[in-house]
Amino acid sequence: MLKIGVIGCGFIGGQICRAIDKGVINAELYALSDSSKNKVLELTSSLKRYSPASMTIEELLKNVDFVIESASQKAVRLIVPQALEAGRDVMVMSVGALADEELRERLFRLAEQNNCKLYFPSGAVAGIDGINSASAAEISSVTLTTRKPPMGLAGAPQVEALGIKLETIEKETLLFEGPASEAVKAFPANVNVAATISLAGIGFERTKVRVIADPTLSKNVHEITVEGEFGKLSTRVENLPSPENPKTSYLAALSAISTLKKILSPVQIGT
Ligand SMILES: NC(=O)C1=CN([C@@H]2O[C@H](COP(=O)(O)OP(=O)(O)OC[C@H]3O[C@@H](n4cnc5c(N)ncnc54)[C@H](O)[C@@H]3O)[C@@H](O)[C@H]2O)C=CC1
Ligand SMILES: O=C([O-])CC(=O)C(=O)O
Repeated sequence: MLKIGVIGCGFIGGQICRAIDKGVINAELYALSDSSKNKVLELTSSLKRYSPASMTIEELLKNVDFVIESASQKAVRLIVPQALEAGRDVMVMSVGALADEELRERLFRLAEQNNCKLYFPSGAVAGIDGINSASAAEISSVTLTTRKPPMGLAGAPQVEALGIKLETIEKETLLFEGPASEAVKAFPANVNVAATISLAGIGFERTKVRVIADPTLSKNVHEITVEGEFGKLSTRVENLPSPENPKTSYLAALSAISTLKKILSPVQIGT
């Protein structure tokens, strides 16, 4: 059975571990790692079937077959090259890190050289399947518009740079408009989806992103519009935020669980 190691035991990591523990994913939950020991302890104590070992990143990479990064963009830079060098397949959630061209090319090269797979789940958006299909011909434009309740954008560098007090926002406010390459730096914990869309479609410079704080919302809303030789595609998801981490939508964790199920299944549905 595939031995899984999870790095980052917050909302997404926790949901993945519980899915493995319940048998929704047919794999062995072998090891956990987190910069906070408490997060590992809390998660382990919520499990019924598995008692994964708490390991340092280096120990975990030595001992598992498959690594899940559900930590942060900084963690991607540190962990993913080492994981690929150790010959491990890796699923990456903090996809925004791949806006760095040097890192992106390095990771793709390491995956090829070491015969490993890198997986980027669809995350909190719908439509990655359609963008993948559309990219087999010309795509002329891709736009992502993300709307979140103001406090779901707390701590973002762009909010600090603008000097905005999120709790005082009374109407829909545009906080960012620009290429995905800049969006993922301005909002590292809010628009990783922009990176996944860029990878599937026309890259980080041509993918346009708008981030809006909307005090009337209780959901995280992502709208994608794509135009190309295939025609036009529009998707809109209204995501329930995680109660533990309002920046993250529940669908993002479900997409990670679904990606793992797909990897382990002999039947593959969708692009
Ligand atoms: N691809 C997508 O569509 C989405 C991606 N994300 C991203 O996925 C990642 C996980 O999201 P959540 O579970 O909601 O976050 P979270 O904040 O609930 O959990 C992250 C955990 O990782 C740990 N951590 C952070 N840096 C670490 C490091 N260098 N080494 C080890 N542990 C570390 C933290 O202590 C925390 O327990 C975040 O980067 C988030 O921005 C979130 C939503 C959607
Ligand atoms: O979960 C979401 O709504 C999207 C998100 O935080 C991200 O892409 O980083």
